[in-house]
Amino acid sequence: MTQEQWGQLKKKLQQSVGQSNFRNWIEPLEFSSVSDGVATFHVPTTFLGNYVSQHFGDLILYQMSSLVPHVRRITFQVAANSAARPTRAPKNATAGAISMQIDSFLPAAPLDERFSFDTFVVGKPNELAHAAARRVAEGGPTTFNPLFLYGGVGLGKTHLMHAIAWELKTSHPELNVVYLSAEQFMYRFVQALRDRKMMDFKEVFRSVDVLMVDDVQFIAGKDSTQEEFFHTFNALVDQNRQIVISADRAPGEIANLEERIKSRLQCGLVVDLHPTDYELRLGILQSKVERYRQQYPDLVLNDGVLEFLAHRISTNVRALEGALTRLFAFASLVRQPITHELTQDCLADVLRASERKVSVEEIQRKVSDHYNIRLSDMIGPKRTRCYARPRQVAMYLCKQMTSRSLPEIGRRFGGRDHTTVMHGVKRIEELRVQDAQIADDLELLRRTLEG
Ligand SMILES: Nc1ncnc2c1ncn2[C@@H]1O[C@H](COP(=O)(O)OP(=O)(O)OP(=O)(O)O)[C@@H](O)[C@H]1O
Repeated sequence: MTQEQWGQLKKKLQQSVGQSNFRNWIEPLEFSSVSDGVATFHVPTTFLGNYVSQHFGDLILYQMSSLVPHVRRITFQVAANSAARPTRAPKNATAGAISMQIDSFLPAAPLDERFSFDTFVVGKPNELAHAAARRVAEGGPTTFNPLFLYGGVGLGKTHLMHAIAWELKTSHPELNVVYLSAEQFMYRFVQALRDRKMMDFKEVFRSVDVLMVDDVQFIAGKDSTQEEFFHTFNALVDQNRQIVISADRAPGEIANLEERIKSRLQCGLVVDLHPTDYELRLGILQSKVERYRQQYPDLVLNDGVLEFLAHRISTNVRALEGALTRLFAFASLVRQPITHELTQDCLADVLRASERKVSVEEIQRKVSDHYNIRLSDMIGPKRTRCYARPRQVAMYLCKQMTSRSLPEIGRRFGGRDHTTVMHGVKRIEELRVQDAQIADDLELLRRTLEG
């Protein structure tokens, strides 16, 4: 921050705190420098530093962050021979080499540079969530409020939220975009209560243009945090400010969340990130490899390795990334090409852990229960829709969740041909996009099977 920017900031602060507070507390501050995200001010006395930090620290930091986004903390130092002007406040500490450091809070959490739209790979399971996130990131008039993103662990919710924030910060730097986790929201709230700074808290949160709260399921069962969240939410929606929320499940499924919050959360657009499919996993791996190639330019990656990983590690994207990072690091250490054998050696534990615990029989049983048909009818020859559809769902899940080949799956479905299985799997892939009921059934079944 330059002295000129500090001058601008002082004008803003003057409006916020009033003339008399400004003269007593802000004017005596002398801006020194910003280094590593810490802005340092010289103050004439410890008392003044303490007072400003307690009463105006959040406000200063908050307003400063719109001018200098990387500032995350402010400190007040009583330096020897400080040139800071004396204040009318009591001087109960002498100026000297006393240095104090008081952290103030900034509501926003830092954003991960890697989580941008450029690095987000789009596939069928996440295309709707991605499109909705893109729309919000355009920053135009709010069309749906809130945008509620939900999905299982490691499927890209946080990545998409950060991507929205980055995009908005670049294309609309004037907007005040705040991203934080629900846990941080609670922490700030409790801190404000404790320090009797609720007015600051309310002012800060109610003046944001775009509020993004990650993992909102965290506030379930935390009554006063929910209450405050509800008021913040309403105040922002009433002013047409955009809200983006994420959670690990749909609003209606979050236990111990007040009904009025659930219904508020549902009144915008609710989209889910489906578990990754093979194509998306492969796409993600390929895009990560492109980036790794810069880091490890000499490494040789054999054909088929990525396909193998995309087939075998079908859990969340985080696990997939972890496996790939380990593989590249290992291969570069031992200076060997990444072959199928090396992959199996290096990732033996991951591969064993992801070895399908789900069996074809278990899938067949769960799916017949779900659709209320007999297991014998699922495997048997009947071809009416009420049996054929559950059968195709079961075939699809077997393909997705087990390492069985199409002919093997066919054999376990009453000796059917592999082309029948292939047709069934394709049909469900199409229906999953067109038919919300099928998509929900698949999600529910998958979750039950994964236990
Ligand atoms: N479609 C994708 N393209 C590229 N990377 C992805 C994609 N989906 C997820 N990732 C990566 O997977 C990792 C986990 O994603 P993220 O943290 O966004 O998951 P999450 O849904 O928020 O999970 P959690 O519920 O654990 O918070 C991140 O490194 C992210 O970049």
